[in-house]
Amino acid sequence: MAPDMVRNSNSPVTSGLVKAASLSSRAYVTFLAGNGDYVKGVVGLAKGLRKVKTVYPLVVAVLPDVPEEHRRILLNQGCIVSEIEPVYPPENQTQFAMAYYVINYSKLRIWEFVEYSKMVYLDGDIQVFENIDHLFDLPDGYFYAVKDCFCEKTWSHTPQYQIGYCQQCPDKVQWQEELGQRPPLYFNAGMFVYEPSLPTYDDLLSTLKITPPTPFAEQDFLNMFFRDVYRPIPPIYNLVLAMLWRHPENVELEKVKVVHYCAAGSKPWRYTGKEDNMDREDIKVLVKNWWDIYNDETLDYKRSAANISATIGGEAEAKNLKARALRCIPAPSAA
Ligand SMILES: O=c1ccn([C@@H]2O[C@H](COP(=O)(O)OP(=O)(O)O)[C@@H](O)[C@H]2O)c(=O)[nH]1
Ligand SMILES: OC[C@H]1O[C@H](O[C@@H]2[C@@H](O)[C@H](O)[C@@H](O)[C@H](O)[C@@H]2O)[C@H](O)[C@@H](O)[C@H]1O
Ligand SMILES: [Mn+2]
Repeated sequence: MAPDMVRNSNSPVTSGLVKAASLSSRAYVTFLAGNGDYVKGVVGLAKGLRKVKTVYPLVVAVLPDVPEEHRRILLNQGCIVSEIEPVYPPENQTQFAMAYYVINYSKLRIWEFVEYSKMVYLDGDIQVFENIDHLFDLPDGYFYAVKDCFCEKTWSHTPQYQIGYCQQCPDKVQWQEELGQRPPLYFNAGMFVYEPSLPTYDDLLSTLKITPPTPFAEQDFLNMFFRDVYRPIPPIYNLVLAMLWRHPENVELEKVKVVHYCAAGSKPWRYTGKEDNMDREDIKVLVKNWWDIYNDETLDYKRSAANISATIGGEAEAKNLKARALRCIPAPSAA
């Protein structure tokens, strides 16, 4: 390593690489399970992030059941593919809102990604239509996410649904004290800003072992676990589609940066338009916007000739970047 690179830490090259190192300690992360069609969601997300010119990589936490072919597709889209082990909730008789939610507890493994100081988690059924890199600059020590809505029938098991109360319009139907405590602010776990941490990871896993599962699986669990440090961020960062027909007064579609295709029948890669609300014009436009990115070949990952052999996905690049940058951090003085 050229000594002058170490001493002269103000040189444009050094400061650029040191900045790059700090960039490389941030990343978007998503979660992929199974050998089904959610891989299309993740490819769409990778291309969407590229379209908005994010400076951060996309890490894909994959369960062991994600086939090699799908991993290759993601590597060829410039993703960093990181295998995780499943996380299961304690033995239970719970009826999850969706049977497959049981695999969503595996999302908790992303707290183990401590090579990153800050991450933005995005579900695979999310698309980013405007750059949201500024979210990484939110103050540390909190859990940032968008408030969910209690009005879909997936919430019919809850008292708030039964009386028509929703945190999106808390004054419309008053909470009835006889039902117990008003529900605390509750976030949708399809998108959140967090800091990986091994102590937090260990605490999450040990707390999960003694926490009876509930209908919204890891979303309920994360809401309980981070209740005291949860900070709501505006719905432009995670448009839960049901908001369009449940709380249109809270939505300015032209300002939305992130769309979460979580309403029943809204997954673009499975869209038929037949389910409730799926024949809405705004839904049709949002689904088309997703497909326009997915089908846009100019957004495919292009490896430069220089690293075509050296790099599989972004992993080696990220490691090289960090190694180069670390070599530029001034060595502690001999004195
Ligand atoms: O078969 C599946 C089901 C879910 N997921 C992942 O788990 C996330 C949460 O599930 P989903 O988005 O379907 O839940 P929703 O937001 O619709 O309630 C998905 O976005 C994917 O990232 C997956 O990879 N394969
Ligand atoms: O495993 C539980 C899931 O719970 C959440 O989805 C729900 C929630 O948003 C409800 O409020 C909606 O009514 C419903 O449609 C939607 O599927 C998260 O989006 C997802 O990532 C995941 O955590
Ligand atoms: Mn989702």
